[in-house]
Amino acid sequence: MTTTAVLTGTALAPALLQVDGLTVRFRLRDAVVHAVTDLSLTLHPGELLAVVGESGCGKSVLAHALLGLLPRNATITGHAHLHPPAGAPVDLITTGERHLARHLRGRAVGLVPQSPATALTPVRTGRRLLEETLRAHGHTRRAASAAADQIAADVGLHPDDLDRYPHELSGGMAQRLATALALAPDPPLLLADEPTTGLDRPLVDHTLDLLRRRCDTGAAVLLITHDLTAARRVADTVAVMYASRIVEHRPTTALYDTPAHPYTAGLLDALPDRAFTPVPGHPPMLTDLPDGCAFTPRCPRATNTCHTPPRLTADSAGRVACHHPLAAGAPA
Ligand SMILES: Nc1ncnc2c1ncn2[C@@H]1O[C@H](COP(=O)(O)OP(=O)(O)OP(=O)(O)O)[C@@H](O)[C@H]1O
Ligand code: NI
Repeated sequence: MTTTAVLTGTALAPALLQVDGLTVRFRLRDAVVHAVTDLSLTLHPGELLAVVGESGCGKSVLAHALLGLLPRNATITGHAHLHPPAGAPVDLITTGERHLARHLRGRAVGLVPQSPATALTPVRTGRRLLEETLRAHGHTRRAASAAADQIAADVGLHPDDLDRYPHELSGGMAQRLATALALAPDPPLLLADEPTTGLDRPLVDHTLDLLRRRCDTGAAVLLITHDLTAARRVADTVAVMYASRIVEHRPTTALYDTPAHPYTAGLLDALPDRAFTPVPGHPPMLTDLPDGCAFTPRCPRATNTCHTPPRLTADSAGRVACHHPLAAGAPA
């Protein structure tokens, strides 16, 4: 497969997830939040895709849209076709809540939520939560007990930690329990929203490697992270979001070595082992986006042309939405 084929999903290998034109708006009393705009991506079995971008750019809303977890003030358009290895293809956006709840959420598409402490049921111990999840997905009582200890060990929890209630866990332990709960049903697609928050570096790497191994055995992972070093460590491809849109998406090495979008180059320049210079300025309000490229006010390469919207176009090296991309092959 060519790079373009991998990124655009035009290859013959069947995609596990194909998102087309996904758009999410939130209605507020006197404004509309443009949280996700015309987002398309393809994820293949075995692929780890990292979605990166500054706080508030729409990463978590993307994950929640795929799971039917958005609040009532949200309007969603577009499609997200899931082709599970077992079972019929389904559009996660148009299918009903009943089907999502019974057959898809947790089972076909797992979620490691961004704030696990609030997502965990307070009146059950970690062991009980984990064993219930395992039994709901076909384990016998006995098998569930052994599997719970195994999964706890996989995520770096001591078996004794499982006997605590969620409020007795540190943030990092709650994070690991949430990861264990998402992994327990062995979903073919896992959405991991900042799964390494609150973990120290060895556990960060341990968790990342666990996600990587899932892909190496055929699952697909969409990893949402602020941490570009983490993305680089494990991702096959990286999608950079800015102000609700994907602005660049390419294989990891190419993105880090030769970014095409000035925003990607800016994010990389902010890394401590590079120039350590933050991107100047702030992201725009999603209630008041400009007509053209939303990065224009912060962009060193902007011209008048940038007041017209750039299209996300694919070339042999990936996808980029910029009127003045950095030359491919130029050093970052
Ligand atoms: N229920 C809601 N109503 C209105 N706006 C919302 C709602 N949920 C999210 N938003 C807005 O949608 C935008 C995208 O939010 P999202 O949580 O996806 O950001 P994010 O990229 O995950 O950020 P972070 O890295 O901080 O987690 C933000 O501007 C946020 O304020
Ligand atoms: Ni988020």
